[in-house]
Parts: sequence; structure tokens; C-alpha cells
Amino acid sequence: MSRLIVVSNRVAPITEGKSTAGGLVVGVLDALRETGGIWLGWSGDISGEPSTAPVTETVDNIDFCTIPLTQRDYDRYYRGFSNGVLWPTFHYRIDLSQYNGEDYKGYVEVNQRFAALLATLAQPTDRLWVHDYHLIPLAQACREQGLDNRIGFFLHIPFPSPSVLRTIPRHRELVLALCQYDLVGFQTQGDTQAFVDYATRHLDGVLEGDILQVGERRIRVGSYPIGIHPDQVKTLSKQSARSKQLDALKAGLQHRKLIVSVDRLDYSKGLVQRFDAFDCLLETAPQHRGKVTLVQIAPPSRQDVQGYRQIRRQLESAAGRINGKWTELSWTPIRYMNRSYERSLLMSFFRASQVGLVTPMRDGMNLVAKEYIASQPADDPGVLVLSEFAGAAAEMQDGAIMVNPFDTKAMADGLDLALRMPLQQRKKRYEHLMEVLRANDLSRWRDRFLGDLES
Ligand SMILES: O=P(O)(O)OC[C@H]1O[C@H](O[C@H]2O[C@H](CO)[C@@H](O)[C@H](O)[C@H]2O)[C@H](O)[C@@H](O)[C@@H]1O
Ligand SMILES: O=c1ccn([C@@H]2O[C@H](COP(=O)(O)OP(=O)(O)O)[C@@H](O)[C@H]2O)c(=O)[nH]1
Repeated sequence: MSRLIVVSNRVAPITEGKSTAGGLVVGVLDALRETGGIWLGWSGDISGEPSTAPVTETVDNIDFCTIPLTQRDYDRYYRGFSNGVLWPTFHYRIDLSQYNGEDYKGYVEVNQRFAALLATLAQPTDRLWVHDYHLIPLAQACREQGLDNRIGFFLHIPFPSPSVLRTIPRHRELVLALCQYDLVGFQTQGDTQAFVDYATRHLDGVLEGDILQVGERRIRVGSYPIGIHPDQVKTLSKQSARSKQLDALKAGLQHRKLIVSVDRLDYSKGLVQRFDAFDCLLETAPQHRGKVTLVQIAPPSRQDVQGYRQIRRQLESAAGRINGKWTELSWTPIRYMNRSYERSLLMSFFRASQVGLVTPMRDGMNLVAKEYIASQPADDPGVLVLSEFAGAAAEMQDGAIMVNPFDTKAMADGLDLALRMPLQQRKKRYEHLMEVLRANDLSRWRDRFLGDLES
């Protein structure tokens, strides 16, 4: 088997036990642990000078090769074009997109730097697996460096419809750059279709089976929904059963029902709308007043990107308003924690809850939805309330309670249904969802993608 080189902007923290909030890192680390290989990416540090050689640290069978970014790189490539244009646009928030030609230039330059590093690292037989929107031009830059290895690209976030994509002035270049990969994978069939729609409408592309011909390039396209290792997550969920934090959470609940939500503090996650839905539940279903608590864990994310500061203020104000309205001497309806937790602790919170509330306005996949189900006790499982705009909806719609996050009352009704659901029904839904999660676990995601890249 040839060696695997994974490239992504974010690389897992090497320090054991350090918490990571972000599904890409969680998924890629689990996948690489089984195959071993090299993981190249940003160290998370800012340096004065552009780096010419990566720092390599080896943990078990993975070589972590990382470089710092200069402040200018960070501003243009990460904060500017990746998270100021691509992220909002791909999540259908074109109102938040702030295009600037200089940022785009910086984005391409950082990709060229990664390609130059790859040229020094890669052997001709290595397979390269590139992850996410930060690195769309990487294959093109690698080809310019003379690398003709097989290169696959997986997009962790949604791919927007052509009319939305076209709001980015460099849309054509971006899609042509994607066509330099040998395989381009998406989370869902809908994302794949949106990409093919753009290529056929705007680049005269032709699709035959899963092969897309654009000019001279023939690339394979397909959907590869990322999964989890459900049985490992279940084990994790039991590991912290005796932790002080879980005891503290339970003591605070005083036998009330628990609704739990975990999301990076991101405008795509629908946090304010979710708080409003909880408020609406208390308003319209008075039997739940004083009987249920919503715990929202929301670690800060990309705080120096405009759009993220606003969501933090909005959420704090919504929590204050709703708690001000309903709090009693012995009950606080919303507990909002603006920090990250270790994964095993999160899974134990999921296990202790009655409802998992996952309601993004748009999301590539949402691993939390899958982890929530995998953490449940089989004899008394909680219920997942899931947005129809999460990538996870494609696989989980038959077992979760599906809601539209743009409809506050419908979300409140979904919550009410989940809180009242009889044990038999909860078990049936849980068993079905566990089957789905096991059938398409993280190993299958990796093996299908790499298998298709190989052939
Ligand atoms: O690296 P950051 O800027 O701190 O952001 C964290 C990660 O967020 C995004 O995660 C996505 O990948 C998940 C796994 O496939 C998926 O479930 C989720 O829907 C996506 O939003 C982002 O795509 C990553 O690049 C970031 O590292
Ligand atoms: O405090 C936190 C919050 C989140 N996560 C993990 O971060 C990932 C988030 O992935 P998801 O796909 O749900 O969303 P993303 O943040 O990647 O958009 C999940 O594995 C969570 O368990 C974590 O370990 N600690």
C-alpha cells in the first residue's frame, strides 16, 4: 500500500488530552490512526517569517508536519478569504461575505507554499488527500510543482448552488482548480449535484456515471458522508461516568430533563434560533416550565472574523432575555457555556440527557448529531432533534425528529414531541440510527474515498 499524506489547514493538537472543537480534526485523526502516514498543515502559530521547512513530530504511526503562518498569511488566507468569503458563501450567508482581491492573492500564495513543501516531502507513489475549503487550489499548485501523484479532495462543508457560488468573483478559477484533483468528494448527494450543476452549466462539463469531464480533465466525483466509530464513542461516553463535572451537571439539574446542544460558536449553527425555539416551548407548552433545562456548550471559534463577534453578543443577549423571563429561585432554564470540553466528557453529557438538539441553518455534516446517538444507553435512549439542513439529515432523517430551523414553532413542537416520546418509540428510533451509523462508520468513509482515489 502506498503512503498516505493528508493535508488540511487544521491539524490535531499533538498534546494528549487537549480538547479539539471541530469535526475535521476529530474525523481525520481517527481515520489516520488506522492507516498511519503524514499529516501536513498549519501549526496554529503565527511567526514573523514565512516558513520554508515544516516541524515534524511523530506520534505512533503519524508524522505531524506543521508550519506556522505569518500574520499577513493568517489575515488574508485564513481570516480573509477562507473564513470571510468561502465559509459564509458555502453556508448560504452571502450577506456576510467580504471579498477582497488581496485576500484571494494571499489564499493562493499559502496554497503555493503548501505545494512547495509537499514537493519536498512526497514520493511519487504517495497518495495525497487534501481536506476542505482552505486548500481548493492545492492540487493545481502541486501540478505546477511537477507532482503527478494521485490527489483527492474532500469538502467538509456544503457546496452551494451555482447562483450562490457565483457571488464569489473568482468562482470560475475555484471550480477549475477543483478539477485539478483526481477525485473530489462531498458530504452529501446534494452537494455533489451542486458542483456538477456548476461544471455543466458554466464550464461545459459532461458527467458520465461518476466521471466529470471538464476540458481536458477527467475527474471522479461523489458523496462520501463522514461517519464516526459508534462503538468507540459509546465506550467514551461511559468513561467519564464518575467525573466531577458530570456529577456537578446532574446535581444542578435536580432530576429535571436535560436538552443538550454542542456547537462551535458559529452563525451557521442556528444558536439564537434554537434559544428562541426553547423560549417558544416554555411559552406554548407550560407543562415543561421548571421541568427541563437546556445546556448549550459553545466553544468560541474564529473570534477575529467579523460575523462571529456579532453572534456571540446576540447569543448572550438571547440567553439573558430568556433566562430573565423564566428563571425561578431553583431553576435556570438555559445554561450557556462559552468554552470547550474534552470529547469523552461531552459524550457523557449526551448519555445523561433526554434530548440532543442539533439545529444548524446549514452544516456540512455535523458529527455531534452522530455522536449524540452513539452515546445513548440502549435501554433508555435520548431523542435527536435534527435540522433538515445538516448534512447528517440525509442519513438520519428516519430516526431523528426533523425540524426546519427557520420555523421557531415547529422546532418547539419537535422538542415537545421528543420530551414526551414513549420508551418503545425511542428505542426503535435509536436502534435504527445505530444501524445507520455502524453501516457507514468512519472507516468506511476513509476506505471508500481512498479506494476510489486508488482506482
Ligand atoms: O479550524 P477552525 O477554523 O477552528 O474550524 C473548525 C472546523 O470546522 C469545520 O468542520 C466541518 O467538518 C466536519 C467534519 O466533516 C463537519 O461535520 C462539519 O459540518 C463541518 O463544518 C471546517 O470544515 C473545518 O475545516 C474546521 O477545521
Ligand atoms: O467542546 C467541544 C466541542 C466540540 N467537540 C467536538 O468537535 C466536533 C465538532 O464537529 P461537528 O462536525 O459537529 O462540527 P464542526 O465544529 O466541525 O463544524 C465533534 O466531534 C465534537 O465532539 C469537542 O471535542 N469539544
